Order: sequence, then structure tokens, then C-alpha cells
Amino acid sequence: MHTWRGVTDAADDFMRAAVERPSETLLALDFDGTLAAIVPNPEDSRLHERSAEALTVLASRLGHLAIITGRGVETVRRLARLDERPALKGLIVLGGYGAERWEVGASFTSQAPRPEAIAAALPRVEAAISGSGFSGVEVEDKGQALGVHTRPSNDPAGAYKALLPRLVAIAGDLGLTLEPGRSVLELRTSKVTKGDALRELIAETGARVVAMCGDDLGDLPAFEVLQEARGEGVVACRVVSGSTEQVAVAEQADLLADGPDGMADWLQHLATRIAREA
Ligand SMILES: O=P(O)(O)OC[C@H]1O[C@H](O[C@H]2O[C@H](CO)[C@@H](O)[C@H](O)[C@H]2O)[C@H](O)[C@@H](O)[C@@H]1O
Repeated sequence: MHTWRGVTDAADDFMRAAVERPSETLLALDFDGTLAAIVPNPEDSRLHERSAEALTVLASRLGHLAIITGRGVETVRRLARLDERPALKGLIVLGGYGAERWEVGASFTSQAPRPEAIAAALPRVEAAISGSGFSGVEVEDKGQALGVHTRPSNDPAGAYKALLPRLVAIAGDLGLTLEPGRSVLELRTSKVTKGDALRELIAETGARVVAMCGDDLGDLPAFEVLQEARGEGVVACRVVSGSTEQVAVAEQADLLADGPDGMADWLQHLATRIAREA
């Protein structure tokens, strides 16, 4: 039984073009919910091992491979154990929605100082959580951003709804961006989106065959950039790691996978097809 399916012709068009022109192909992937299963504690996220196997093949065959994530670069590097996967050398990691960059195999990463607005937001966010009356809500302090996670709460949807206006107010006061996601509300200083990150990557690499794989609202700007690129003759495919939590994202899919397991199956299929044709 297939755990992924093409929704539009763009799915087959991408597969054909990637197999025929791998050096012109850019495969960009989100981390949580796409390459990693969703888990209650963000520290427990792991790169899906079958996706890691497929990426190992694809890294040596495709022109360009990238992870574009809301996590910090150092966090993805650690959680995905990227330093222990030398075969992924050259994989570009764009963290903080594109605000940070690192490549597997590179020795140096720069870490910007903690923004004052994030430091100022933390006690206000904690007070908002206490005042909301919901227990179990956790703050993920990402240094450059704060993630307020309602998944561990006794009422994730209720806590999310109650906290949203309070965090919007804090973001407004401190000039921060509020990024909504799957049971997470994130405050960050940067206004850069995954769309900006993908647009720059396409320009930098000159890729003519591009897929972006994602599962959450933060991936939608990158899907919009694929539509723009399509207008410029790029073979573009929006791959969605589907979930019942973000049905609006699935509505954008050219190819729809059953969550991270389905994504791993599709990546393995892509890797097998490309390796066979090489
Ligand atoms: O752009 P991504 O790589 O998808 O990162 C987006 C956010 O993902 C993480 O939160 C999500 O995954 C957690 C672990 O599975 C889950 O507990 C949470 O409910 C999800 O929203 C991460 O913790 C955030 O910092 C990222 O911004």
C-alpha cells in the first residue's frame, strides 16, 4: 500500500525531471513533522532513519540538498546527528526560518547574540502562561526565539486559543514576529520566512528542478515561492507531510505523504529511481 500519492501532475513531472537532470535538482525539506516524527518533547525529535538512508543516496546524486527549519542550526545539527553522517557532506541547513546557515562538513558556525527583545519577552511569556490557567505548557528557549508549546498541556487546543492573543500582544509590544505552528506559538526577531530562504537558495544554486517538503504553516511561504518559480519555467513540486493537525497545508500539495513515515517511503522511492538511472 502506498503511503504517498501524487495529487497534481507536478508530482510526476518532478520525479521525471529529477531522474533525468539530478544535477539541476534542489530538494529542500523541513525538519519537524517531515523528516522527524512529531513528539511531545521537542528535545526528543530524531531524523527518521529511513529518510536519513535516502538522503545519504540523494546527497551524492542531486545537485543540491537542504533542510529549511524553524529550529536553530545547532539544534538540528545535534538532534539529527549530522556530524555523524559524513555522507551528507554539503547538505545545507537553513535554521531560524532562514536566518542561520551551516553546511554538513563545515567546521564553523556563527551564533548571533541573544536579541534583547527575546530576553525581555521571556518573563512576560511565562507570566502569560501562568495567567492562562492551563497547566503543562512548555517554553522552548531557542536563544534567538521562544517556542510556546501547548502539546504537553492538559488541553492543547484550549491553551493555544487562550495564549494566542496574549502572545500577539507581547510580540506587538516588543516588535517580534509571531509564528504559529502545530501546537506551538513562536516569538522571533527575524522577519525572514522559509519563502525568502528558498528563493535565495534557488537563485544561488540555479536549480531548475525544485521540491520543497513541509507539514506546517511556516512552510506555506516556501510553497508560494515554488509557484513563482514555476512561472519562470522551473519544475516545482510542493510535497506535504500530511497530518490531521494542519489540513490547510495538505490542500496545497502536489504530492501528499502520510506523515514522516510516508515521507521516508517517498524519499526512498526517489533515491532508488535516481540511483537506478545514474
Ligand atoms: O520548521 P520545522 O523544522 O518544522 O520546525 C518547526 C517547529 O518544530 C518544533 O515543534 C514541532 O515539533 C515538536 C517535536 O516533534 C512538537 O512537540 C511541536 O508540537 C511541533 O510544533 C520545534 O520545537 C519548534 O521550535 C520549531 O519552530
